[in-house]
Amino acid sequence: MSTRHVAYYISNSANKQQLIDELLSGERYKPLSGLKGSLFSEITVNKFIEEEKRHDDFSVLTDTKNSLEHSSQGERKKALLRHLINQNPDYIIVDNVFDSLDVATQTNISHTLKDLSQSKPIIQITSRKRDILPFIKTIYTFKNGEFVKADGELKTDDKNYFVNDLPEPEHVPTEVFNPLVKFNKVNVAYGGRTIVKDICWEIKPGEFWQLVGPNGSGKSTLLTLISGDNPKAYNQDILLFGMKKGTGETVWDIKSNIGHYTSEMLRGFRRLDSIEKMILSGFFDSIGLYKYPTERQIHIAHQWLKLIGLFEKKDKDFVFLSPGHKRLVLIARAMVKHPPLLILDEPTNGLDDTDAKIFSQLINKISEESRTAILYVSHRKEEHINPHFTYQLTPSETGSTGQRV
Ligand SMILES: Nc1ncnc2c1ncn2[C@@H]1O[C@H](COP(=O)(O)OP(=O)(O)OP(=O)(O)O)[C@@H](O)[C@H]1O
Repeated sequence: MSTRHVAYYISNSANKQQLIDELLSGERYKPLSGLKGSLFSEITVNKFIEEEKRHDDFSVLTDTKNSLEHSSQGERKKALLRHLINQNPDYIIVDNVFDSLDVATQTNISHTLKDLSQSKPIIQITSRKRDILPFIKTIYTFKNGEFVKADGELKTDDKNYFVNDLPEPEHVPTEVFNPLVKFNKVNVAYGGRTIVKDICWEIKPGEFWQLVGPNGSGKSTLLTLISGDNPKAYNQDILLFGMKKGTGETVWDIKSNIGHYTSEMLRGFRRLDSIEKMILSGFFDSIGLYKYPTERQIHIAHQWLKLIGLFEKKDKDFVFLSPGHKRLVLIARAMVKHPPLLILDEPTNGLDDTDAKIFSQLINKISEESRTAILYVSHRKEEHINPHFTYQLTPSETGSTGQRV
């Protein structure tokens, strides 16, 4: 049976949807021909979320009986895998299986897939070497327009991508808040369930923090307390950029101090805008460009375009860029103002090995060459990203507690 399991190790420039379609139709891999397959992928999660929103169809619920929309990334994936297994397909395609999963859940899903592999073919699509399931011995890579069996070690690009210095800020800040963020005994509960408890944490200018914790421990919840999107932030002892939360500050007062990147943002930008406009819009905290930028702003945007190697493509539409390039543009957009704080939520999700390395180099460069503090949230240690400090959330019956580790 083990020979029927295969992995496709692809880069982000590959046409993944086409590969999925060919696998599901049985065209790509003959042993699957005539069989019924299921797809375990973020693509499927998103389809079910659409069904919830459009047709009130809640056929996939999480362990805590939540809808997918109101669940954390990891909870969604666990619920989807259970749902697919219950449908008893002949084989399962697993696409970027470990993205967004904490270590315990990765192990759990790995075991589930190993058990399943005794009775059904498992077809893996991955862009990270480290994720290839140990029981899969046949690996295909894409070379010169076709899939070929990999022999020996899978190679990635090792070059140093960023040569130019980080572009200067538009203005030297007149006021530097210290700390930028301060939580004093912060608590958040949803429907009587405490999510985080007595959180005490300070982020100072220029610091580079990684926020870690298992799925559902409250990482995104803490981020939304900072980014101004969470009404639970009121009545709490939170100091943000010199303002005590709930003392008349607006969401925009807060947002103007933050550059923000989440992999979910990639889905938010659907309209056609050039790469250059996309970066310029970072000066105005808007999605489109509704104001005329100044000469200096255009100059700075061009420096960023040169740094990320996309100056020649500046007039091309953002939506057609590769996932790796989109991310570099969105980081440049978040950074043009040199905000006091840059928030990166699961930033390497969905990136292939080469792009993850390039992305990590840019983040380290921002940390080394600017006064922007970085708050980086991820389950997995990204081997090339070098945070200074780690804040860890540890779940308990009475809510997650936090500490610097
Ligand atoms: N609006 C909401 N209503 C009810 N429960 C919520 C809401 N938002 C979050 N939760 C719950 O709060 C808990 C913490 O969620 P959060 O998204 O902060 O976790 P996380 O650590 O970011 O998880 P992950 O790593 O899986 O993304 C989860 O159990 C989630 O289901």
